[in-house]
Amino acid sequence: MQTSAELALCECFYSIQGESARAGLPCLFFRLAGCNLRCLWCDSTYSFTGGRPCTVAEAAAWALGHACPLVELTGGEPLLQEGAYPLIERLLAGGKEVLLETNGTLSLARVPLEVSVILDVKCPGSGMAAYFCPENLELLALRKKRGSTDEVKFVLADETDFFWALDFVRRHGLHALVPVLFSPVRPGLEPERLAELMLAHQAPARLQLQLHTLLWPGRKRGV
Ligand SMILES: Nc1nc2[nH]cc(C(=O)O)c2c(=O)[nH]1
Ligand code: SF4
Ligand SMILES: [Mg+2]
Repeated sequence: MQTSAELALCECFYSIQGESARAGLPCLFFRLAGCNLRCLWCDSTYSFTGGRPCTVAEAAAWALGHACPLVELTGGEPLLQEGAYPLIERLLAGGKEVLLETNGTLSLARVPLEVSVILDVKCPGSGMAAYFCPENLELLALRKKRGSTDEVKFVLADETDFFWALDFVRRHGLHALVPVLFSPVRPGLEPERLAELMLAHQAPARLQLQLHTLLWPGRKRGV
């Protein structure tokens, strides 16, 4: 059985941060194995199963032994593993800036304020919109009040998703709270089309193209 001192690690790598407001910065990545969703357009299905066993101490040592100040936990869904919490604590204690990419279905209640959360809100085109944890909207506001630097990301598979996301952002006033990212599924929604829609409807969001897929189009892992 997995204890809090262990992780199931799909991969760890050093790359250019491809998403979020930190896009373009060198970043260390931990991709934790396992996910509770099955998004129709998922680009990391290889993370669903397996993962090599790794202690929190070993994982932290890899990152802390590296000069890069920025570290991201992603998946899969990293918050499914209890070991994510002690790993975060060690990274913060070691002076790293920590990003957490999470799929929005699990509560952020235990995530330290010092972590920058990139919270996904799943749109209908993912097939997973029903699993959003609504408590996270209140927690996002609370975290912001206490000084956090979180972001919210919508991955858009088509124009229906765009209008759904725009309505969600406006209804919950998300744009007044955190940076809002709109990222097109590729292939699916053409970036030019998304840009036109954002301009036409004055979307209070940033267009987000995955930098790593532009830099290394053929590579599925390790970037
Ligand atoms: N370079 C790079 N940047 C990323 N930002 C978020 C990623 C993710 O898979 O969650 C990711 C990734 O897989 N690679
Ligand atoms: S939450 Fe992320 S890893 Fe999980 S199925 Fe969706 S896109 Fe894939
Ligand atoms: Mg991801």
